[in-house]
Amino acid sequence: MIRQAEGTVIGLIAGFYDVQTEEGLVRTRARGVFRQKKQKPVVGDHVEIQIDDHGTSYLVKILPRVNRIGRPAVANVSHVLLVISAVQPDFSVQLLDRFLTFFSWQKVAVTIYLSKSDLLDNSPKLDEIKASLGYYEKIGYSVFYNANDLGKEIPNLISEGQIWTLAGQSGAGKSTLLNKIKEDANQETGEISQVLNRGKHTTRQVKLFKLGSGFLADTPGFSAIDLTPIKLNQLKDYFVEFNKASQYCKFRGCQHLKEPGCEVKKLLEEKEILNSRYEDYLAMRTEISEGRMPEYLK
Ligand SMILES: Nc1nc2c(ncn2[C@@H]2O[C@H](COP(=O)(O)OP(=O)(O)OP(=O)(O)O)[C@@H](O)[C@H]2O)c(=O)[nH]1
Ligand SMILES: [Zn+2]
Repeated sequence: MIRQAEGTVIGLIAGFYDVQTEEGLVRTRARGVFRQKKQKPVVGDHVEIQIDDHGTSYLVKILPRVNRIGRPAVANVSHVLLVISAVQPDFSVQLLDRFLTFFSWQKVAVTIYLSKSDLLDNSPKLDEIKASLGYYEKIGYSVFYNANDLGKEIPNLISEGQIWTLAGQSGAGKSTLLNKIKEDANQETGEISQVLNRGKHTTRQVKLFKLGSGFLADTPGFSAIDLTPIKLNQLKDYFVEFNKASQYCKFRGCQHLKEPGCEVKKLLEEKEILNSRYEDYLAMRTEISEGRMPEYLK
């Protein structure tokens, strides 16, 4: 008798794939067919497995992926916790816009966390940053300013089967936040699987741990992004507030450049859309049409 099950790959260990199923964690081997097809399961993949009479388990099929992002790669990422620092490195709306555009393109939702605000304490610079972030809240993003609040909330935010991962510039504080979340999770549930907590892995591989009703990747995700594969005339769709306004533009497919009757340009003049957002849109257009990332980001 062969039993079938479905699950999510939560870790790769020396050629084995650990698959979380409804009945528990199953360590599987990939069938040879994958190698022939040049398909390789990655963490986050939804898969079909078969368990034979001897209790040997095989990963037999990768179900369609929504996306595959980061390094190390995670598949089917539904949500990113984006860590942006107030200082060291300095807060930058340009950088924020790059990340938001990239994830919007990849169909990944984003929650923003401002780290290192303690280093600015009551300085006016912090008020400026908070005012900027207020705009992003207005256009629909959740923003957290406090790691404790975020740590408490995050298990409630991760809904059924969702896979979350962290992203942010190098040094922004991703590992620091992740450690804090893991500590809290450990204290609250105490049930982070032993398989996951090996401590000394030889290579830096990503694993998922259970959090809330879904998973969080235990590796800080990526810090550099490339926007050049985005299609130039689709870029506008990934600026959420432009996308919303575009239904009132005179022309369908309006690029919000010099077209008459452009709602985005109107909102920009009325200061409903942030200048820096529009400037970043133009800069990204240049970047995409030239097919290269700006020097300062390399
Ligand atoms: N004061 C203060 N320091 C922080 C905070 N978050 C992180 N740091 C410090 O900032 C430095 C970088 O933090 P990391 O967590 O290693 O940053 P990272 O994003 O994981 O960096 P990479 O691994 O390079 O991608 C460390 O020295 C942290 O202790 C914070 O909220 N406040
Ligand atoms: Zn327009």
